Amino acid sequence: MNALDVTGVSVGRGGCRRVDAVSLSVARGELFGLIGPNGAGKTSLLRAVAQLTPHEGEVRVGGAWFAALSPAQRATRLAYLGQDDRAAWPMSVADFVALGRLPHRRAWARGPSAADTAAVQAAMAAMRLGALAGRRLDQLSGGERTRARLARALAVQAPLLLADEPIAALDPFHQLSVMNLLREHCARGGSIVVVLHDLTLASRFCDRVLLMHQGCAVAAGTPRQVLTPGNLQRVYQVQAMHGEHDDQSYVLPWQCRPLTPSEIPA
Ligand SMILES: Nc1ncnc2c1ncn2[C@@H]1O[C@H](COP(=O)(O)OP(=O)(O)OP(=O)(O)O)[C@@H](O)[C@H]1O
Repeated sequence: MNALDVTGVSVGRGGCRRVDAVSLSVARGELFGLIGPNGAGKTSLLRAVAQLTPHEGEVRVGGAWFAALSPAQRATRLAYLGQDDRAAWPMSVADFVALGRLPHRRAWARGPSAADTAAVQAAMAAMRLGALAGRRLDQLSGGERTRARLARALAVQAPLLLADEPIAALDPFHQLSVMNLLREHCARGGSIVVVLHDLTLASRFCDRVLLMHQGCAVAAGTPRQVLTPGNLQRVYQVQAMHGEHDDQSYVLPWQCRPLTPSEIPA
């Protein structure tokens, strides 16, 4: 059974469709990249999957029709890390990460269970937040806050994680460590859909990617199958270097290559 099945999902109506009949599936243990230029519809698709925006089509998480589950059930099966970074509350990082356990708390419980405490500690350690545990969230740098937000999402320990540009604000060390962490999460059986603009990291770390353009799925498959010179030029209007290092293939966007008028599809 797949971790996620999306069938014919559309967002928006008529000629203003931000997502147009997109289908995809994510296997258990898969790191699935959602890529495409600004405005392609990636966030709209993720929000539809998470039932955060009206949409058409069907979303199944772990085989269950997701819209039919209660919000409490959905919150334990899917963790969503949005782009919105306004969570700058005057609370400690440790307390903020512990919010990820709220979907698991029972009304009669007086405090966190041993499982809650272990999940929060594991998420904090994974994001190397130990030294920041007592710091106030609203006094962190943007990158530190991103790591705290990711730790909160990991603390949910949901089978499926949707992460919208989780590495956008991070320095190279933390970008690589987050991508490694996502891979480790998948190796333990978790499944992740991650929106990435960094094609080099997408090509290196993702099992498969879906390339979106103007609301539509343009290509899906392994990074090597999708990040072809033709797709990169047609969708991103860039030329890239393709190479291999340590037995891994990578794509490095190199220069702009705008479409000429004759190349623009009618
Ligand atoms: N709430 C909304 N109402 C109307 N249009 C919207 C709304 N949110 C986004 N859009 C439009 O839908 C299109 C897709 O936006 P979306 O945020 O899904 O793209 P994206 O691929 O995530 O882009 P980016 O890489 O810039 O984050 C854009 O043209 C955007 O302007």
